[in-house]
Amino acid sequence: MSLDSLVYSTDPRHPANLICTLCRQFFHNNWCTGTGGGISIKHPETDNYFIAPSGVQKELMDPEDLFVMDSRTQEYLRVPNNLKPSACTPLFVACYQHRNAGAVIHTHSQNAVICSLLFDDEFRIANIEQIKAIPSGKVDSQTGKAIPLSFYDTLAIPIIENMAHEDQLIDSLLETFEKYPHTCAVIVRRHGIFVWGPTIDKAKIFNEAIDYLMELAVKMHQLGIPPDCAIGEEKKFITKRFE
Ligand SMILES: CSCCC(=O)C(=O)COP(=O)(O)O
Ligand SMILES: [Zn+2]
Repeated sequence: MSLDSLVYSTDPRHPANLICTLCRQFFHNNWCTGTGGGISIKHPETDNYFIAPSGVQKELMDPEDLFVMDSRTQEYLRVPNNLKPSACTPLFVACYQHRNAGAVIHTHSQNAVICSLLFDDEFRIANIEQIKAIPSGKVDSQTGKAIPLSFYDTLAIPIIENMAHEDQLIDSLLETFEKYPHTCAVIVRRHGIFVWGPTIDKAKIFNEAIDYLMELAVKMHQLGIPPDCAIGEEKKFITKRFE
């Protein structure tokens, strides 16, 4: 089966083109290297899921390498020759179905992996300007727009344990959806992170902001400053360390 018209488009914002472009960018951020990580996008008009193949260098993919899944039947509408769909497909589909995601980003960011070693059940960071890029889960009743976290809030991202195979993460992911209904990300210990959003643009912003915050948390930890410490408290930790 091969329906090439589903993946060939001159529009750079077509999901098949965007996945390839962003995977190249993410390779250069060290987020998707050595075949690890990936991106899935739901077509905003057809609702079809665009999914990368498994075990390929994601930065070298072409649109013709992509799988296309019907969101209603979960049957593949397009299967490229000699390729298997990403092992993360059940996790991407869970984000679409249970979180109403429009796109899902999976990276093997070293910042996520280190944070998963520093924190127990959740990654926490507070009172940092970049937190304002992350949604709070609340919606403005007048505008209908998502309300972001405030500078004074604490961002908490759940951490689940890694398993031998990606599809074995599904139960923990579904449990996390129940426990953290407003989270837009889940860290997988010693593995990486999944980040989703209502659109690929939002998911990209959330992923970049969270990665910045995880990198900052690692540096704060190295200085002895708890990343979720209250404003002004950090001085005590720095003084203790250098006195
Ligand atoms: C060395 S990558 C191991 C699998 C993984 O964690 C991943 O993100 C990529 O899986 P895929 O099946 O999409 O290649
Ligand atoms: Zn992975």
